[in-house]
Amino acid sequence: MKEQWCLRVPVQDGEAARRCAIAENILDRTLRPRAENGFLLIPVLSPREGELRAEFAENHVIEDLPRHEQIGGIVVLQDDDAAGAEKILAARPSAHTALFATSPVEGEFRTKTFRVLAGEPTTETMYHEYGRRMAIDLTAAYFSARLANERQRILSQMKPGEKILDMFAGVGPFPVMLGGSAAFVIANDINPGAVLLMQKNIRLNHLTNVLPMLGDARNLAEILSPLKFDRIIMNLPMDAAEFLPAAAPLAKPGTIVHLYSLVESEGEHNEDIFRVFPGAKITERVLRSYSPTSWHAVYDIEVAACE
Ligand SMILES: C[S@@+](CC[C@H](N)C(=O)[O-])C[C@H]1O[C@@H](n2cnc3c(N)ncnc32)[C@H](O)[C@@H]1O
Repeated sequence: MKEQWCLRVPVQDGEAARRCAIAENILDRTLRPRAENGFLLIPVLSPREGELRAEFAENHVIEDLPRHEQIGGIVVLQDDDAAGAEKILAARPSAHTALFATSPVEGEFRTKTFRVLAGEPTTETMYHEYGRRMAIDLTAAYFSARLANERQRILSQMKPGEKILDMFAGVGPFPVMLGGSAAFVIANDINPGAVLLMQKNIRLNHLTNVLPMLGDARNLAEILSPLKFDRIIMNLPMDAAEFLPAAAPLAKPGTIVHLYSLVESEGEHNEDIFRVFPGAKITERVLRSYSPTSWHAVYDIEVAACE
């Protein structure tokens, strides 16, 4: 048996989903899709939230590879396995480099350090997501492909002409995906390396309404007031709730705040939210499990009218 991330779609939608996975460069060609209770499980390379892990029996394994995640042309192995890295690169024509993370996500910039296990000695790559492309440097700035579906969810909720603020924008995945449908996006990050890549990604995608900013999110209200936003994205999962007071002056009745956080119990941040946004409507969704006792959640907070 081999475990892999997969898309789970009704059998009749299987071929369309498989084609999408090919277009997105995320189809895992070392495993054959398999059917289960009227659904097709299509193995994919990089986990996105909402995707599940499933077991594939020996007869579905075309080639057995060590566990890894692919971001553009880079594969990141779970284990320090140079031989396995060579094997993965041989099996994945789209990958040029295999890395092993030598640190956890750390520091204010939320970056990791890596060692090259095989292939080109680089941590830079080009990543494609739903028709957009982004330059990534895994040592210079945080990036994860896992929120790709979440970005699509937000895009599908947007109304024409929204003003959007991303307080912790990194290399700009939310601004790049949402920019085309917004009036404008202000995209802030404290890491100069992330902002440089974000500027490049804005240009790569011909966006003229995304404004990158370098700074501490704590100071945004001072700089941006009296501007008010229709949507505020807060993706700093370890500490985002701490920044709710910094977001408050930039919100108005009806603003939607998307607060991403690692939590250990349902409703963990409700008190923090109500303190800053009294009467807000909160919808909490689980994105994925993070450890046996914690998970990655998003709180959609609709700011209430003042009484
Ligand atoms: C988890 S990453 C998310 C990046 C991006 N939103 C994404 O989805 O890839 C959090 C980002 O917040 C930035 N950050 C951390 N503290 C900050 C602060 N006080 N003000 C602004 N940005 C900050 C880090 O540099 C990092 O790029």
